[in-house]
Amino acid sequence: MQATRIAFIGGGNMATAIIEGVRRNQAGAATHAEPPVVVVADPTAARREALASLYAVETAEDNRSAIIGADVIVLAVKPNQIQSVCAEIQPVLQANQLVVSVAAGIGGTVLQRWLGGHVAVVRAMPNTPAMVGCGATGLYADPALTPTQRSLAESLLRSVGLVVWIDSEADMDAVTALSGSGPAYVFLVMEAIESAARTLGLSAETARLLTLETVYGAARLAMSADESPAQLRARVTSPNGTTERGIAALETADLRGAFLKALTAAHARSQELGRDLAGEASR
Ligand SMILES: NC(=O)C1=CN([C@@H]2O[C@H](COP(=O)(O)OP(=O)(O)OC[C@H]3O[C@@H](n4cnc5c(N)ncnc54)[C@H](O)[C@@H]3O)[C@@H](O)[C@H]2O)C=CC1
Ligand SMILES: O=C(O)[C@@H]1CCC=N1
Repeated sequence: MQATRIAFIGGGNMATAIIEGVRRNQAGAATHAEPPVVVVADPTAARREALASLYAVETAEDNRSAIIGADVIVLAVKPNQIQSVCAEIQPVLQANQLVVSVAAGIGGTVLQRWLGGHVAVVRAMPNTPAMVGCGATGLYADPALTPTQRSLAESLLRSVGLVVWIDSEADMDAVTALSGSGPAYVFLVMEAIESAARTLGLSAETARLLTLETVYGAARLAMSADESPAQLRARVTSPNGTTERGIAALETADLRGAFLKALTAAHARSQELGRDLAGEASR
């Protein structure tokens, strides 16, 4: 069977995370299936050179030539560049080519229109832990897509982590606020814990190592245990112990309220990006 050919338009942070995840998955694969051929188009020569040397990808300066013969085309440029990229590739796009957009906010119908009525469009909201095979991706597709097209998008993103199909496209803004942006919230929490530990006198190295392992260990335990995070938290929290005091301080500081504000703000920004870039009338 012929290898799947995947063209990335834009070779920045998100494309790199997916490509690294795809290559890791391929290296660990037990089957002898043909590894996908990856081509990346990016106007920045340094990006193209870095990706070619790290991941053995083909590169192109020009978006149109990059998509020739591709089974899947991943639009991985900033949301405000998507329309011009669509206009550029639309004349050479073939009906059987699947377009996967990872852009925040931009709706599937708008993408189809920008691509000259191209039907085979899937919206994906992945995240950067795809790089280590631990991505979390929400996928949305027009009901007109065939099962084969849906499964092609799913298999690409599943090769770099968890995939969840989203039934209502409006929910993609919430997915963006949760798992798209989510790694950044967790990194901020890690920065805050590490910095507080240093204030308490731990060395930089000790604070860093213990923070990393604590977050990793808690996530692994939460994923493997039959209990909810609240139950697992209770197991750490001895009556009148240290954790009880720490948790009380976080509740007093309204950590829950802070996360509600964070996700609500990110959700609103995703909606706003869609409105601003597509135009209110077209949604
Ligand atoms: N960074 C993240 O964690 C996530 C990003 N996304 C989405 O991924 C998309 C890309 O975001 P990042 O990778 O973070 O941005 P980035 O700025 O790191 O990458 C964008 C790349 O596109 C290239 N580019 C610019 N104009 C181009 C053009 N006309 N044709 C081809 N390539 C062009 C740039 O040189 C750059 O390398 C955005 O739409 C964003 O909403 C989605 C989920 C998570
Ligand atoms: O911040 C952003 O707009 C992108 C989309 C989700 C994560 N990063």
